[in-house]
Parts: sequence; C-alpha cells; structure tokens
Amino acid sequence: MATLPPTRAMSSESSLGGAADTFSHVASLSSTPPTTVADSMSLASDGCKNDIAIASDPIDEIVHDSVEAQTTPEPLHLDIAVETHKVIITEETRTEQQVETDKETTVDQSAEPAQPSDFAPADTPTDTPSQGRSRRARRSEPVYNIAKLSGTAIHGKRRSKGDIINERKRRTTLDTLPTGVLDGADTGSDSPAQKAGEMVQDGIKALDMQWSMKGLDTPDIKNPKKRARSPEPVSRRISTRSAGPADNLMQKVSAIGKKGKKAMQRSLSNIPRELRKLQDTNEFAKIDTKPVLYSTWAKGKLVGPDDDQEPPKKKAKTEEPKPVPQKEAEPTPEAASIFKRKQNKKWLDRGLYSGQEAPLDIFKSLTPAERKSIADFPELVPKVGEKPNSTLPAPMFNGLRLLIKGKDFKLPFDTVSWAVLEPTGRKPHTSKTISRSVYNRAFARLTERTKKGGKFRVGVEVVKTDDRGYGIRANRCFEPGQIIMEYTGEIITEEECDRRMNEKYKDNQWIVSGQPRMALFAGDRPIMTGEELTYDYNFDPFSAKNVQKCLCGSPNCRGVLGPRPKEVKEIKPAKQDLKKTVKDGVKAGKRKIQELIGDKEDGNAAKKRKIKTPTAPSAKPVKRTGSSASLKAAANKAAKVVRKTVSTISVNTKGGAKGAAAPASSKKVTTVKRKSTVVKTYSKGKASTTARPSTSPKKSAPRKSSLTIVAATGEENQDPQEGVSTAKKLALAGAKEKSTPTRNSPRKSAAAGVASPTPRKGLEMARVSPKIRLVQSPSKAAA
Ligand SMILES: C[S@@+](CC[C@H](N)C(=O)[O-])C[C@H]1O[C@@H](n2cnc3c(N)ncnc32)[C@H](O)[C@@H]1O
Repeated sequence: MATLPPTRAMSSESSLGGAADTFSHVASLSSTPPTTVADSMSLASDGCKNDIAIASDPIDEIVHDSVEAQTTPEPLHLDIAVETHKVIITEETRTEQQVETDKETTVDQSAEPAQPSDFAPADTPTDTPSQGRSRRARRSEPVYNIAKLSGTAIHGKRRSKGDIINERKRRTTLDTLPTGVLDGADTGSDSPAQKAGEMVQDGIKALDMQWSMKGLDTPDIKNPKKRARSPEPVSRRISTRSAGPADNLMQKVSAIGKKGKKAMQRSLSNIPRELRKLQDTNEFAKIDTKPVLYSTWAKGKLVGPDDDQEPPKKKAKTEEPKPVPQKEAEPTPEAASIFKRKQNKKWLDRGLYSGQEAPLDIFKSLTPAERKSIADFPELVPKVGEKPNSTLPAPMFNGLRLLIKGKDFKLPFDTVSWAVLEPTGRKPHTSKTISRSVYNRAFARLTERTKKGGKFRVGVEVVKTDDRGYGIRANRCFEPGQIIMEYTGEIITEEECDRRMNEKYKDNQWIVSGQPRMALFAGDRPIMTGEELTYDYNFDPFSAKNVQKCLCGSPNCRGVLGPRPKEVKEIKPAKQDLKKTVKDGVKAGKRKIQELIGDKEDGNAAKKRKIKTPTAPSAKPVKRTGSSASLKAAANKAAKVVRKTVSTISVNTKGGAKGAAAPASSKKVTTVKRKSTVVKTYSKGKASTTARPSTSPKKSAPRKSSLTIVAATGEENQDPQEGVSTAKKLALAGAKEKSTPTRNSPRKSAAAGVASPTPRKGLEMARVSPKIRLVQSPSKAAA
C-alpha cells in the first residue's frame, strides 16, 4: 500500500471500510481517463465545479490524510470534516461502491504496474504523518478541470452511476457538515475545510437563514472509530423521505429562524384550509400507499384492475375482448343477453309529434260545433284506407281543430305560401289542407313535362302584344289548377322590395336564393291554346302618381295595375247614395229617351262599355252618366259626345244626392250643348271645378254635387298633356274610342285603354248613341 501512488492508495483505502464512502465517485474515473493525476482528482472531486482548486485539494488531502488516519489518528482535525461530504451515502451504496472500488483497484493493479507518481513518491512511507506531502507543495501544483477545459462543463451536473452529484453535495451541505469545522474553531485560516465552512456560512447568509451549524446533528467527527462502528444514520435519510410534508415543514420551521418561520407560515397560509387539514396525509405528500385501481367498462363488461386487460382503446373495433380471468365472476346470462341484444332506438323521423298514430275517431275530441262545421270540409275527414299525411302532418291533437277553424298555424318547416302560389291572389280555405307534397308533385310534374323541351311541353310562348309589351300565350291546353310554368327568381318581401327600389344597385345584381318557389297555375277555368295568359299583379303602386292603367280587358279588371287607388276608400260612406243617384239618373234618362225618341228598342240600352281612361297620372277615371239632358242632346245631335263626370272624391253626400236628383227630375238636368264643358278635376281628394265655355253654364254651375257633365265631341280632341282638364283627356279617350269598335271585343277595348269594367265601368248608352257614355270615376268604383 505504501508503494502505491495516491490514486492507488485512494483505491486501496476504500477497502478500509471507514473511509470507503469518500470515494464513491471513483467509478467516474473509469469513463474518462485522466491525463494526469491531478486531472483524475479533479474529475473524482465532489467539489464545486466552479472552484476546482478548492474542491480537488481537500479530497486529495482527505485521501491522503484518511490513509494517515488509519495509522495515526492525530491529524484528523481538518480532513475528516471534508470527508463528511459523503456521510449520507447509504450503507448499501457504500458497500456496493466499496466492492466496485475494490474490484477496480484489483483490476488496475493487475493491469497496470504501479507507477511512481509525481506527487507521491513511492518510497515515501505512508504510515508516517510527518512524511506526507506538503500541502503547500500540492497547492502549487497545477490543477486542471477537464470538464472546463473540454468545454463540457456547461452541460450540467455530471452523473456517476446514476447518482446526482449535486444532490449529494446539497445534502451534505445542509445536513452533515460538522459544526466544529464550519465554525472554523480548529481549522487553519487557509485550510480547505475552513474554506468549505466559509462557503456554507456564506450560503446560509445568502439564504438569510438563522442557522447555527452548531445545533445540527452531526456525526462524531472526533471519534472516527465510533463513527465507523455506528455507521451513518440510515434511518435519518429514510425518515426524511418517508415523513410527511408536515413533519418536514415543522422540522424546518423549527430549524430555521424567525424570518424563515414567518416565511414558512406565510407559505402555509397560502394553502387552502382544506388542504392544510390534509397536510399530514399521504395524499398530500403524494405518497401512494394504496395504488389507484382503475376499472372501466369495456364491451359491456366491467373490467377491473385485476383483469389482465388494458383499458379499451378508442375505436378499437376489431380488437376482440380479452378472456375474462377465471377469478372474475361470470356474468349472469341475463346480463349477458342485455349487452348482446342489439338496441334499436326508435328515432323520431319527422316533426315533434310525428311517429304517433292519429286518433281513430277524429270526432271524439271535437265539440258539437266543430263536428257540425267539419261537414263543410269533407276533405278533412280521413277516408277509409287513406294514408295519413306524413309529409306535412298537421299538429297532432289540435291540427284538425285548426283546420276546421281555418286558423293559421306555423309548420315546423318552411313551405310555399298559398298567397304566392294562388294566381288570383285569393287564398282558398282549402289551402291549409293541401300539403307541401302537392306542391312538390306539381313542380315535379312540371319538370317532367318540360325537361324534353318543345313548345307543347313547355306550354307557353312569348308573344308581342299590341299595347302591353311582351306577354305569353298558351301553346297547349291547361286543366283548371294545372301548373303552367314556374316563376323563377328571388322572392322577396315587400320591405325588401322597397329597400331595393330605394337603393341603387350599381351592377344590378341581386342574389337569388331561390328558396321558395313560385309558379303560375291555371285558374278555375281551363285555358285554351292560343289564349294570352294574364294574371293579377295586384301590387301596390310605388307612387300614387304612377298608377298604371291596366289593359287586360278582363271583365273584372280594376282598371289599374295594382289595387284600387286608396282615395277611393275614403269616400265609402257616400257609396250607396251615389249609386242610387246614378241609377236614378240613368233610369230617368232612359225614360226621357223613350219619351223623346220613342225608340222601343232602347229599353235595354244601358250597357257597360269600357272606355279608355286617361293615361296621365293625375287623370282619374271618370264616369259619364247619361242624363236626360245629354240624352236629349244626343237625340237631337247624334254626332255629339256628351260626357258627364261624377266625382266621388269631392262628393258631398248631400250635394251629390242633390246633384244626382237633378237629372232625375229630368227638366233640371243640365243640358250640355255642344262644345260646352264643365270640367271637374280631382286632385288628392279635392275637387275643383273649371267652367269652360258652355252653352248653359248656369245649368251646371249650381250643381254642387260631384256630377259633372262633360260634353265632348270628336272634334274636341285636345292634347291631354296640355293639362287643361281631365275631361279633355277623357274626351280624347272617347274620341279615340270612337274609331274603335270595342263592344264586341273586350280585349281590344282593353287595348284601347278600357281600364275599368265592373261597377265603375262605363255605362254605354249605346242605343241612344254610341258616343254617349257614362263613366264613373275610380271613387265610384270603390263605392
Ligand atoms: C312583368 S312586365 C311584363 C312584361 C312586359 N309586358 C314587357 O314587355 O316587358 C309588367 C309590365 O307589363 C306591362 N303590362 C302587363 N300587363 C299589362 C296590362 N294588363 N295593362 C297594361 N300594361 C301591362 C306593364 O308595363 C307592366 O309594368
């Protein structure tokens, strides 16, 4: 042993037992062979990497001195303090390391012959302390840190056999440094142990901990034998680890000073109260005394932790369930059958109440009144063998009642409004009973019919009309209610329409969603081939001034495109009186004509005749009523046209009645002579009368009624745009009409401008004179 260099001596020292743990890091030497002994010492050093000189020297000396200590217990005062760096190494570890070290030593000894060291002369007896190497001499030796030199120091802590060196060092620093050494009582001012002690003290100061190294429980360093006999308190380490955090904390709190205690208490107070109560539990310390057992359901079976089965993976459909271990109870056959049985969930396929059977006796829930009224709706009574409407089921239990009452109800899905689909705009009471499937069928048939193309299949063609631009006419016959064509395009609300009309679209591109569909259906009567197809727009005019005259020629035409002018509604109270007045006047006129002319054939002369209404926006349709005076004039001068306008807007009911009574009294009827005109114009509900040169102005002037006689002849055509009077326009219309045989051709008449058939249609006194017409203004029409 004496011949060994320090390294060897170190290795061999390890076999001595007491100091063996000092060299637990020897194993690291095998991985990186040192270039010099100093290097090897630095590698083997536990010391701080930042201060190799300090760390390596003491170890070296420890080795040296511990060897000396075996023989001479005298100079232990310095070295053992550093030796205690290793005191926490467990007994087992120490033993293992010792064995390894011994082995290594043996190998080394066998592999390498003992080489004289530069630092420890081979001939120096080791058992003589006085012959040990000088510390000063050693300190003068250059010491290299390979890790630093090679640049690997930055890679962190080195490990030795899985042991974290830093951890060991930390433990050593905190727990096991001897008081005497750290106090520096018996160390030299420049000894490594003293430096180590200073370092620890500095660390404590830096941590601001009020520790006293004296109070720490340290091994008896002054009696190495005793220490050797009673090895390191293994239990201390164990107890540190196994103790709960509360114990640890309390120990530390008691160990630290006032400040530390406060800090600890502060940190403790941050823990919720519930957790604080659990501080002494294993769960809090995260110690698993009982492992958590997971049990899962897999393929209908509860898989316990004892089962040799992994939890089922997601979507592991192909994976067969592993066989259940014998120890687990077999599931009962009933339970197994439950899991095996295919579960057929009954899904609702439509609507909230779908899937339920309709009551067999639909009358059962109805009141007597409802039962009575259902007789009016035979279509609501389900027929025997008829399938219930599953496509558009009425609300269950209450649907029939709603249908009977004709109340609207909201379907769970959007459907086409009848108001849109109905060509006439009329909403049939059967609409609610017609399901969406009807529409679907209609559209399906239309698609079927038209997909091959061809005039007949398409069914309509575009034609140019005389006066209404382009229109369409039928290329085939259509049955009543049959779908004719689809009206494609975007269907928008009135508000949206207004918005768009008010807004200027630069590119005029409107998005067509096309969700609802709209089609044209034949009306109540069939359509013959070649017939022009018309329908009622019935939209509100965008402006009262832009009311368009309708030229459809239909007998029930309102005269304008869209609803009747609103002003008409305002004069509703005068409706009956005015009607009566007009009728009386007509009757009186007839009688007078018969008297004067004696024409027996004219008894049924009062016929409706359409005349062209004024085209100017301000022009209102007027009605000419034939008075006895005008008839007389007509009789006398057959070539003259007499028009009599009746204003219902300005009608003062009394005045109107009075005025109407005038022609009835025959004699006082205004006699309109040729070219004499009294014009009454209407504007915004107010009437103004303009007297024009007339042969008998006084006859018309006194009349305060709305009845105005307008006499015009064919020669009296004037430009309506001159705007002198509406009457002139009417005259113009009449003049135009004069040349148009309208009686036998209502459509032609329409083309000529006949706008208002029905109540306000012109009443033509054809027998008296084809040029005498009674024209009623729109207000009358409303009446
Ligand atoms: C949707 S468009 C129909 C196509 C239009 N005829 C064309 O040639 O462009 C509607 C317009 O046709 C004209 N129109 C259609 N039916 C009419 C009628 N019965 N009387 C007068 N004008 C009519 C009106 O000018 C109306 O604004």
